[in-house]
Amino acid sequence: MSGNPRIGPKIVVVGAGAFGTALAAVAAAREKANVTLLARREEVAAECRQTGRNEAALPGISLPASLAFSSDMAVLVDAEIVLFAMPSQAHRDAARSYGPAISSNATIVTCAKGMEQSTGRLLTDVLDEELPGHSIGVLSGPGFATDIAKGLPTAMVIAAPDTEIATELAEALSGRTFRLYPSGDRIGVQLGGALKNVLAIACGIVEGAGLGDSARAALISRGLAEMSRFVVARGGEPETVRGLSGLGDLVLTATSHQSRNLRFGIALGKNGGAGEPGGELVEGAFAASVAARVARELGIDMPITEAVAAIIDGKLDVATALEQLMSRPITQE
Ligand SMILES: NC(=O)C1=CN([C@@H]2O[C@H](COP(=O)(O)OP(=O)(O)OC[C@H]3O[C@@H](n4cnc5c(N)ncnc54)[C@H](OP(=O)(O)O)[C@@H]3O)[C@@H](O)[C@H]2O)C=CC1
Ligand SMILES: O=C(CO)COP(=O)(O)O
Repeated sequence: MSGNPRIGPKIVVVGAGAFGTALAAVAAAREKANVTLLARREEVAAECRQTGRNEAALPGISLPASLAFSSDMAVLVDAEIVLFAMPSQAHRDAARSYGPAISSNATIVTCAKGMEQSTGRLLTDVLDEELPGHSIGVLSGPGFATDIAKGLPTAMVIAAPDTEIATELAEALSGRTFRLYPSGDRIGVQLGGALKNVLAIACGIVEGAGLGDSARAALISRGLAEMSRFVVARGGEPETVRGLSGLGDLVLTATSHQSRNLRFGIALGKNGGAGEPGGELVEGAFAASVAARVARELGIDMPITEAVAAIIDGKLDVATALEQLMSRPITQE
């Protein structure tokens, strides 16, 4: 990708939150790295430069000395790979603000897990619309920012419309502890990431309400069946759902208390279904209503997602949701 063999492709990570900082850190730890973390607030970039840490995003974690920090979008002018690592609902605005500064040759990769709430669109479609002419990829799969930044072994997926580009991206971003698998299925990879968050909230509700580990296992497998139906209806591959960004990420977020979606679900379960996400980002709280709405429009049966959306909207309590799920007609698995 880079014309200069002494340095790697220029990578700019837009969004200096937990995930953006972690991705920038692993990419910068590679040999010949040429990586900049682009924060939208100068105070964040300045703190990272001065202390070598992004304390608000990744407390206690030292970032590689080779990582550059900026809040000036001029760094995008010669970028070859641009990672979008801000929340899903901020993607369109971010594309509009940063787009004019991005080199026309850059490949852009969304690293968020969600869909646009107002339109139901996939984030790659939002970026395709807002940044025409660029190759648009998606990075998703099981990996907590903290684990990645600490150098714990992590495997994720990177999908692009062209598998050659996906392979180039995987080679440019993978490191000794961070392994990316290329894929050609952008739809399946991003829907896996968006829908597992909704199912993680469901597993949290089960945990918070004290419904037991057997119920959690049932939710994971029936949730995976829902995810499969949705992915196939939207044009994705069923194999992707059984891979890292479907099953892999669902198992991680449905069982680890590091997950914000799981923790939000636990709070809902403890309160019988009432509650708002606190100050932290809970992507599944947005994805639940979008997925339920699109599923209804396309005639896809998604009872767990419907129940999570209704609980979050305050239209259903946990006890009634459970009764409804358990009294559905008996069908073949
Ligand atoms: N954390 C994790 O373990 C993982 C997260 N993800 C996904 O990554 C995405 C981001 O999550 P995460 O990093 O955890 O979230 P954080 O809340 O930690 O960070 C979000 C960052 O996005 C920035 N931001 C918001 N809007 C814009 C914008 N318009 N332009 C530029 N930057 C913006 C925020 O800046 P400011 O501080 O100025 O508000 C903040 O730095 C989510 O979709 C999440 O699902 C995926 C895998 C793992
Ligand atoms: O997607 C993640 C890990 O793969 C992070 O999950 P949460 O957003 O639930 O914390």
